[in-house]
Amino acid sequence: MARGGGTTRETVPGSPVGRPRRSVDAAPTAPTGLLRSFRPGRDTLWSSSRGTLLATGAAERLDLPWTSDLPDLVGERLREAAARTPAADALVVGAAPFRTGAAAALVRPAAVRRAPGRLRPGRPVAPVPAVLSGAPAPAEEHYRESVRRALDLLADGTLEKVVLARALDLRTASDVDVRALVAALAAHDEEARVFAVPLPATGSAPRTLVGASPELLVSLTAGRVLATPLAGSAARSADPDEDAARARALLASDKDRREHALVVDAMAHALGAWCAELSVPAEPELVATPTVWHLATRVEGRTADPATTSLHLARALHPTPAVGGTPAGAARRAIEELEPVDRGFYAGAVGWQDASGDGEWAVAIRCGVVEGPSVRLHAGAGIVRGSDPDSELAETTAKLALLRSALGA
Ligand SMILES: C=C(O[C@H]1C=CC=C(C(=O)O)[C@@H]1O)C(=O)O
Repeated sequence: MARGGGTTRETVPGSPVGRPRRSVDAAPTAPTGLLRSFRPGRDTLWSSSRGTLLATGAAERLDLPWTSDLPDLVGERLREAAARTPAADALVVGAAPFRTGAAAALVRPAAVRRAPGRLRPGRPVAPVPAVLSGAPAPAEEHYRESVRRALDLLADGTLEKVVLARALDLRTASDVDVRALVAALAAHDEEARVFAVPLPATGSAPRTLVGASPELLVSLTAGRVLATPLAGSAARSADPDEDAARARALLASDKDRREHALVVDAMAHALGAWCAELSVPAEPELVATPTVWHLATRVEGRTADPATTSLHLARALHPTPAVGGTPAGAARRAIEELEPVDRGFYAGAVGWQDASGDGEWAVAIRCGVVEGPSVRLHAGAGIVRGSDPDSELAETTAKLALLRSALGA
């Protein structure tokens, strides 16, 4: 499992998405150029503050089960690839589902193009087609009832926290232009990690996971670990005074701080097993997304073993209580029982890893699966003692609003 398989480290800390030290672009491509070249259904696009990446074609599909073996298997394939191809192209990108054991959608692309900086499209590349209808799945009353049932489990001590999600199925007038949706998401949330990942098709139309995640599951850069768990939310307001008041109330909310602390504690525990140093701030801070305020904590560390890869860390952390719950087993069972719609890739992990083991994985939230003229969105909310069914439903509505507004709905 030795990282790099005897090759020298290629990446520069803080450089765009694994850009190799040796490669110097004569005429660097802009992120918008990569978006123009992006072919939905075939290529993968990823954009974060570390850079924008376009992965084209498939040298090898790695749709392996999302088990604890996956990081070692991917690491092996990357080392083999790095020995044969330019190291810069030895990369794995894609997504892993919420359910551990289900198949990931990972690819080692045939070619990789990179651009410094995040995607900031000035204007939409094409209009997104009009949304004709939207159907919640399950019905909103069913979601409220699930929250009530979760509150019973919390009251009898079976659970400390569970995240309950619901879906929204949208129908559009014509096939959704994934490139336009990516551009709209990047314009709506300038801080998020924006992604478009082709998924195995189930019908005749290509399926693509598209989103703008505010939550970094974990990144690894030359031994430096960073995770920014989010949990505890308040809907934004268009009125600046009211918006600021909601942010202050969130920071002071006992219920939200408990909900947040459970995530941070679980992540510190999981990362502690892999890190020689770990720093966990005692107090959360506020993070603003376009539709929701969150409590956030910046967890930083240094790996104990140079053979540790970003996927080892992502797999060890997943599912964090920001998408699962506490205790993890009881939360998983509650989700299976109370959520009628399979999460698929929602609340899984999405990102990339290079041959050195460095990589960046976001929690796959604020996302949807586009398939021709239909889009399935998902959003969840953390339920703890003191949660209120109406407020949790409203929170999921606010979280769904990011994708809805990018779709013009
Ligand atoms: C599960 C989601 O959000 C998570 C991330 C931030 C805040 C959350 C919350 O307050 O419940 C969730 O843990 C989602 O957006 O679908």
